[in-house]
Amino acid sequence: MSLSKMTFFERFEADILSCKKTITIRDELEKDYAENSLVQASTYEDDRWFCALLIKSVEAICLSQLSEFHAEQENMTLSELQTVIQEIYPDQQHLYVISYELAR
Ligand SMILES: CC(=O)Nc1ccn([C@H]2C[C@H](O)[C@@H](CO)O2)c(=O)n1
Repeated sequence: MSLSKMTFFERFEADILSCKKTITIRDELEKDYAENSLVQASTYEDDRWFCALLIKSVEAICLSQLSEFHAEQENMTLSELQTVIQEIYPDQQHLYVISYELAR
């Protein structure tokens, strides 16, 4: 059974709603999203729903493969993205890039 809910830190909500942030990078525990499925997005802090997302792809990635392209899709610099990933997933080398579109 694939996941149907995803939480985001509140500070990313505006970027998601304005389509500036179109991927998220998660660990093994949060990789089971089915392509073309609708997922309800809410804030991590207070579990407030803010949109539905259409999952486009889920792809495994090694930390060393993080690129400027990923950063652009996160609306960050590569350095900012590496810092965020290191803070959320310290010592994890294998993660998953989840691409999505805002469902209208
Ligand atoms: C609970 C939890 O881990 N929630 C997360 C994890 C990641 N994000 C954001 C941060 C970055 O923009 C990307 C890459 O991980 O996804 C998040 O908002 N909430």
